[in-house]
Amino acid sequence: MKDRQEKIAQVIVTAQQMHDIEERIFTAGMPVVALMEKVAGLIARRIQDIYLLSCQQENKGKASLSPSLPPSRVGILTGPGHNGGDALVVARELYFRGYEVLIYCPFSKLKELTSQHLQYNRSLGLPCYDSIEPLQDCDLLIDGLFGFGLERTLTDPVASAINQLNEWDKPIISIDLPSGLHTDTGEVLGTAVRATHTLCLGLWKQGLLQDQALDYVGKAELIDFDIPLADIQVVLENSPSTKRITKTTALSTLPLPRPPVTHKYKEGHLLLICGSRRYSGGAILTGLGARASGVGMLSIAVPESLKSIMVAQLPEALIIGCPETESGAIAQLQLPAKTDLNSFSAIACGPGLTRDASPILQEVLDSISPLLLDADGLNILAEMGTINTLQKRQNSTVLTPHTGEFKRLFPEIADANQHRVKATREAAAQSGAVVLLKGARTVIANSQGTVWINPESTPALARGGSGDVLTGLIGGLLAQASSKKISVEEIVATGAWWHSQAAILAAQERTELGVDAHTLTNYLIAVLVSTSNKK
Ligand SMILES: NC(=O)C1=CN([C@@H]2O[C@H](COP(=O)(O)OP(=O)(O)OC[C@H]3O[C@@H](n4cnc5c(N)ncnc54)[C@H](OP(=O)(O)O)[C@@H]3O)[C@@H](O)[C@H]2O)[C@@H](O)CC1
Ligand SMILES: Nc1ncnc2c1ncn2[C@@H]1O[C@H](COP(=O)(O)OP(=O)(O)O)[C@@H](O)[C@H]1O
Ligand SMILES: [K+]
Repeated sequence: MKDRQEKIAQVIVTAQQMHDIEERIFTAGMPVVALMEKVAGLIARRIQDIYLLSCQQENKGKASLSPSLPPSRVGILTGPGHNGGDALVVARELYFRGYEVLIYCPFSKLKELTSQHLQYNRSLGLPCYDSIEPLQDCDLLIDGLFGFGLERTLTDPVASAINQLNEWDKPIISIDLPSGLHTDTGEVLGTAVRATHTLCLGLWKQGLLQDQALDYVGKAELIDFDIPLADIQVVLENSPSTKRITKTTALSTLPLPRPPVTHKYKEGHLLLICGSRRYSGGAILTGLGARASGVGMLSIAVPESLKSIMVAQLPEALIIGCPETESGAIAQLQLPAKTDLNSFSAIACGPGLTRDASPILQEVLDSISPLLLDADGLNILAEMGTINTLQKRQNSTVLTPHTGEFKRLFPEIADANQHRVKATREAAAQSGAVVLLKGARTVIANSQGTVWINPESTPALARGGSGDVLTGLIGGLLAQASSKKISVEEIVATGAWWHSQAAILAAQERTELGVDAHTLTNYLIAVLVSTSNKK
């Protein structure tokens, strides 16, 4: 059972894939009507739980909250397809549980099953309106206007109705997806319902994990309705995989537990190349991120003038002071005797370098160590215009751009904001690198088309220096994994998950305003401790 839950939690589907999976279930003999009844029954129960919980929270402290709350008014927004059918079954069930139910349905042409449910609900005396106003006094709205069948931009009257109800500031539970969102990209098709909760049915729809959808999705959860794993596998096996990072996938990639017999060089030697006189903080934050990764040996190349402050902050690291330009950037790499770039298990290069450090980048690219480029490392690479030469590197390259850096690196890939999965996949295919596109829902792709999405994070991370911490952390993980058979994109995905989870914990304890990048580094280990205590 746990195994099934975990497998389902990792799956992300497009509308077409969900449709194909659904077709297999129906072809195998499951009646459509029975599936709708089952799914909507699960939704109705979950809605009651959420509703009761929120009422209890609202009434906290008030005396004797009756277990059966007085009947409340629930408005059901009904669309023409099976999303509307689900909503109408929910309407009926809530009605029988004692709720007062009002239906809004502005469509005259409904799918047959949906139409039958509407007819029965009417026969029970449930009022049905083609305007939204009568629902204004409802305590709760259930959004069953459109699900994964929506392909066209919404028009009036339903578009105006959605705009109106969004103004009401009522709790809204969306069935499958907030109506109006594109199932694959999360794009708003004209307008969309701003849900407080989304109950995603069966499998996670890709659109719910996109930055542009987040203002609409609210709290999202999956309602598992027992889709056979074999059907999912058959449908997904021929397309590039898109997976959700979960706690299980992340923990399986972490270098924990350590083998009892090991030594510092066996646990990876990471070289960080970062910092400038102008941006010395970036070098410190990258170093602190690397420290939390547990990497066996840490060397940090910085301009000579940063050496003493780096030693003070990171006494365990070997600080390499390099000759610097007039502006205080690294002018050339001057590694200790008997070391060269190829002797490191991994290199991470970029935070705080400034573009004046450009002469060192080619040398770094020519090395045969796994290499992560971030920040000015990426900006210099973009200026060099040699992104295609990454394919020729003898070891893996990881690029970790935010959308601005992404556009500079891949100017011909459009829509990095609107079609993040597609854009990241294209960038990885074009460059041969593993590309991590930063954002509220970070996307990671490899050149074969495998994509990971980080499904949980916090806007607490939206402040300067968070990315530097990530660079050090992933660099440290890459160095530790260099002798192990773990794919680079999985390591990168684990780094993204760890970084976000630390920020979530920090935000819980300190609010979203209390997670400056330095504080974040203190939560990287704390979150692992709290995660393993929860096991
Ligand atoms: N997957 C599963 O296993 C299960 C799925 N289930 C449920 O089914 C849902 C999918 O149902 P669905 O395929 O009927 O599509 P849905 O999203 O209800 O709407 C599409 C309808 O809208 C219409 N339409 C489109 N655009 C429009 C526009 N701009 N303005 C106006 N109309 C527009 C379009 O009609 P058209 O005009 O294109 O002929 C079509 O009729 C899914 O989300 C889940 O809730 C569960 O019951 C059981 C298990
Ligand atoms: N709204 C948000 N929600 C979640 N994570 C975010 C959000 N905004 C930014 N982040 C994360 O914070 C980090 C910011 O990195 P970056 O832009 O490189 O910052 P810097 O260069 O200042 O260190 C990335 O990991 C990104 O995914
Ligand atoms: K919906």
